[in-house]
Amino acid sequence: MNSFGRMFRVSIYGESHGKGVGVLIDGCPAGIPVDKEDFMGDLSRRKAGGAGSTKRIESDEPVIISGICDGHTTGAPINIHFVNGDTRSKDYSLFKRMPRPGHSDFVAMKKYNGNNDIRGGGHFSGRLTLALVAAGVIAKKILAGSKLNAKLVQVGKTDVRNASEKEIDKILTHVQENGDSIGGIVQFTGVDLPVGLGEPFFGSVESHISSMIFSVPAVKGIEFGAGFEGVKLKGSQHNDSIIDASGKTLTNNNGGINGGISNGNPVVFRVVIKPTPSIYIPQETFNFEEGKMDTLQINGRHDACIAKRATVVVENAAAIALADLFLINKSSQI
Ligand SMILES: Cc1cc2nc3c(=O)[nH]c(=O)nc-3n(C[C@H](O)[C@H](O)[C@H](O)COP(=O)(O)O)c2cc1C
Ligand SMILES: C=C(O[C@@H]1CC(C(=O)O)=C[C@@H](OP(=O)(O)O)[C@H]1O)C(=O)O
Repeated sequence: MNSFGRMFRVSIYGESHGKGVGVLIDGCPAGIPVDKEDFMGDLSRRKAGGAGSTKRIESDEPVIISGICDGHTTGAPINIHFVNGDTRSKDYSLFKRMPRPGHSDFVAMKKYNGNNDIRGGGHFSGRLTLALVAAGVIAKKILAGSKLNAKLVQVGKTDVRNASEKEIDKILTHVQENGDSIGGIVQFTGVDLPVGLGEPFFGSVESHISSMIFSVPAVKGIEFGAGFEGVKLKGSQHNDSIIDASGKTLTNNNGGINGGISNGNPVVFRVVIKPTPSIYIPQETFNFEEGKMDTLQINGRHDACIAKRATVVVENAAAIALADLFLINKSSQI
């Protein structure tokens, strides 16, 4: 399914090598100040071009088709479109008979009986995260009183929390020069979010955010607060003592969420992004034309580390989920 949300409803469309990609947002309140410039900062954080990035360079220029007029949202559906320019589909012709290990080629071929768009990653491409970033810019405006931020905290085995951009780039360049790829961990922190976002059980903050975050291609895991490390603590250590009437806690092992509801402390989660599947080192895969294993040599233009460009994707995807919960929460009390 290509739609997410109950109140702030986001649908994404397009293909990596089709005419373009984009987003349709329904349910956005009217009167939110937005203009084209507001998108540029976050879109440039996702943009290709730096160390470890794909060499495919797109303008990533947002075209506002509807729902924003005279510098504010109008209450009508918002459509933001991005035109694809720098496509090179011939790099992909091989993957129909020799699917790439770790990518969507095999499952898409089976699921859609070979009718899927195989130019680039088609509709499975990370390019569609451009649409999520754009929708996240508007979601953040709905959450104007809160500050949301995601940062890269680990690249492969290296903790990069205190590393400079230059040090991170050195790791990525080394991997890229070897024709290989590397994964990473992105940490999200949302501060000054109101108490009360989220619903018990299926609409919990954790389930809503996770559902959205797992929609980002290459995400393989998520943990909130102390997460998996929490298993090493006793209840007496894991419990977060409430220290004032606002609900502030001494520690934040629960990542700002109890009973599926935000408790007013920072919402914190970490996301694991796998190493990019398309690598330049020859790999063994099944050749469907010849009915035997064969050696696949991938050409084309790929990210050596998705996690770097996906940091703002995680931030804005979380914003979409939280903005939806924010609007839903407006109806929890009269
Ligand atoms: C921002 C972004 C950029 C990506 N760039 C590439 C890429 O250059 N090459 C590639 O093979 N996969 C890339 N991916 C990941 C694939 O789209 C993803 O691995 C594939 O769709 C399979 O999905 P899965 O990894 O979730 O199983 C990228 C993902 C994101 C979020
Ligand atoms: C184009 C973008 O990233 C692409 C994501 C992607 C993939 O398989 O996910 C593969 C590469 O593209 P192509 O399909 O042209 O080989 C990346 O360049 C983008 O992020 O804007």
